[in-house]
Amino acid sequence: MKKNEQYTVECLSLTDLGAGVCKVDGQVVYVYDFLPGEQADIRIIKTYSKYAIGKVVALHKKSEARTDPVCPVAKRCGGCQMQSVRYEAQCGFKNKWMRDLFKDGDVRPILPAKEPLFYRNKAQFPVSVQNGQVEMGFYRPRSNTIVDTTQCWIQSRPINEIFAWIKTHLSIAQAEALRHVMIRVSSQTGEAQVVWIGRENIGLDDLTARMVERFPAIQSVVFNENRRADNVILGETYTVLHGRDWIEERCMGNRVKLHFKAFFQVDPAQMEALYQTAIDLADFQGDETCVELYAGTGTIGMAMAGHVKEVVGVEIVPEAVENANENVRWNGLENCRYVCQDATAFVGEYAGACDVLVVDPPRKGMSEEGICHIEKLDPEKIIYISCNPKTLRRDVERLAQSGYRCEIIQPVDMFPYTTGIECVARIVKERE
Ligand SMILES: C[S@@+](CC[C@H](N)C(=O)[O-])C[C@H]1O[C@@H](n2cnc3c(N)ncnc32)[C@H](O)[C@@H]1O
Repeated sequence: MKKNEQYTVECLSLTDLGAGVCKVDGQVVYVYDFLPGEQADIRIIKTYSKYAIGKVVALHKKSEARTDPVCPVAKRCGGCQMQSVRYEAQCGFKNKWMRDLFKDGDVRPILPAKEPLFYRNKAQFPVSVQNGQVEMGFYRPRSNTIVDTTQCWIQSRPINEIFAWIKTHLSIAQAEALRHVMIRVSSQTGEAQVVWIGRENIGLDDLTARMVERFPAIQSVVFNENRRADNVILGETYTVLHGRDWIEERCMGNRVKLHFKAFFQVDPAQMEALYQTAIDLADFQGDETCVELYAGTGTIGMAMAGHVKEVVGVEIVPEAVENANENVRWNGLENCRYVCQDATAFVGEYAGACDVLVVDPPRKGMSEEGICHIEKLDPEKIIYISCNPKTLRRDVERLAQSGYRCEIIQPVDMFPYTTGIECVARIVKERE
């Protein structure tokens, strides 16, 4: 197979990154925007030793799963990989990927989102200047080129309104000194936050004053200095330009103080479905000590507080831990406390009780060392919340070596129109 050659092929399956799989002379070709059962002429655009990448040049047979993307820049933007797939079919593909990954596991059908568009409560828009114009949007797939846009179909409407205003009011000099603009809006309190991220604050105080006048719901505006050359979005130091460095959120009926550096689930409606599933799978009896690793602002532990004797939570971001302890006070909960520590170090040192362990690590999953320490903690149950089914499977396999069996996996569609899958697993200790 050579670059620019054309073939007529049928798509055999869809990878969990959203690429159609077909074969030419027995060799795998990955083709984006090509769905199982479809037939097309494809052109080879890149070859590697074991596979090639192709592009559809003429689609001859369409899948019933196909629909027209709602977003006009869907084919260029790397934000959504499933814009050409009907929503029910997206859930069908996610169910298949989960069943393929956990072959012998009890994987329940994914909980679909009631509102699969305009759901996200946080966006980090890259900013640049091209041909004398301010560009803001999202990156092309596997690139640092911005696909300029005026709205995003998976961001909430208030985020889109603030984004559109910023885009038309940022000067060239301001845009050149910025790298990202982060916008976060609570769907429950309506409070909004804007974080200017870049090397220099050029007249952002004045722009902020005008923006806040236009959008009174903005309670927090921050300039975050980031002069790094890598991909890390947030820098260390910051100045509050308006209001505070946090906004007020809600989660499962609890008030949540949320610092701009702290994590919060991106789909608020599905977050509640996720947490309720975690509570149901934990099947608490009321007298348990629950240890919560990777706790963020304490949202899960606080939701569980009424079902258990006590919650001890651990989180590495100091601002999030401060929020978590403040949130416990705000909500009058007397049985939760949060400490700032690396989760692996914490489980290595912790000598208290642990009947139920709740973990919600970042995409890379738990550390191997952390999993080894779990054997010493000896919880009856582990409720593992994961935004990366592949690392969940790896960790489930590691936990099996310490006598834990994964009983149920419940996927939740937290990221419609993308290939992302969130899930909760109930893992139990096998006692003889
Ligand atoms: C997926 S978020 C979950 C947060 C929270 N459970 C929630 O639902 O909002 C993962 C959290 O783990 C924290 N984290 C990352 N690495 C960590 C580590 N080594 N030790 C403790 N916490 C860590 C992150 O700061 C983040 O708040």
